[in-house]
Amino acid sequence: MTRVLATLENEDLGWDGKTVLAGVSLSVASGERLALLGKSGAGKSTLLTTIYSRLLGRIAYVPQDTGLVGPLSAFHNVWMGRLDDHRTARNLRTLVWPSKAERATVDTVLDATGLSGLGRRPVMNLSGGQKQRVALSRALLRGGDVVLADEPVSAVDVTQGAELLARLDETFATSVIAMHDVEMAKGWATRIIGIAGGRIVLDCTPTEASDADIAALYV
Ligand SMILES: Nc1ncnc2c1ncn2[C@@H]1O[C@H](COP(=O)(O)OP(=O)(O)OP(=O)(O)O)[C@@H](O)[C@H]1O
Repeated sequence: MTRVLATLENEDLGWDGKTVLAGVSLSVASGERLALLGKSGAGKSTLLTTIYSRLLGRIAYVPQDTGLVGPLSAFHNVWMGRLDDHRTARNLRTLVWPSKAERATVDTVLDATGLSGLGRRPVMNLSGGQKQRVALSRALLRGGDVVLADEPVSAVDVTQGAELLARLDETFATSVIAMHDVEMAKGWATRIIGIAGGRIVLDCTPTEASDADIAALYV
């Protein structure tokens, strides 16, 4: 059964008292895959973080800057996805001396994102696309009801990006993802949310969005 997970009703969203998006009305329901589209600075991250703040349950969040700790290994960065599942003593032990079972668990999600064998590499020594894969692996390890991600595949090619989104779909029933690749968004999403001029101007299925509708987002 479909459930409403978050609702905004005619709300103004912004930062430091300044409105970025005015009159936002939007509901996110379970089972939906929302792609947030709009030109740079339109307010995709603003909307994404607001939805994040309204959701209950177990949520995985992939920020635009990946939120990784450079000097730590891919293993440790991925393990962070489950830090709040364990007591401090266990996390400290894992930081210094990961068990074979813990390594194997993390290897499963690193394999799923194409990072097999890179678990011990400090993430600051990885490429931009590999860092995004680590951040996605961390979300996959976390799991949960919903994944929110801010341009999580912007540094990989289109084919790899589609594969990574498919990995997310296998784990998460509901997704909200800010994207810059329109074709990828149309191929993946069940619903397109278009932002322009400080408002949501498009809220429809990918097939309902005309080329003109999409082009108007990037004027
Ligand atoms: N954490 C923040 N604190 C203050 N202002 C912010 C913050 N995040 C975004 N803004 C401001 O909100 C406006 C919209 O930015 P936002 O990051 O939501 O757009 P975006 O569509 O995600 O852009 P991009 O595609 O470049 O990431 C911008 O003017 C930006 O400076």
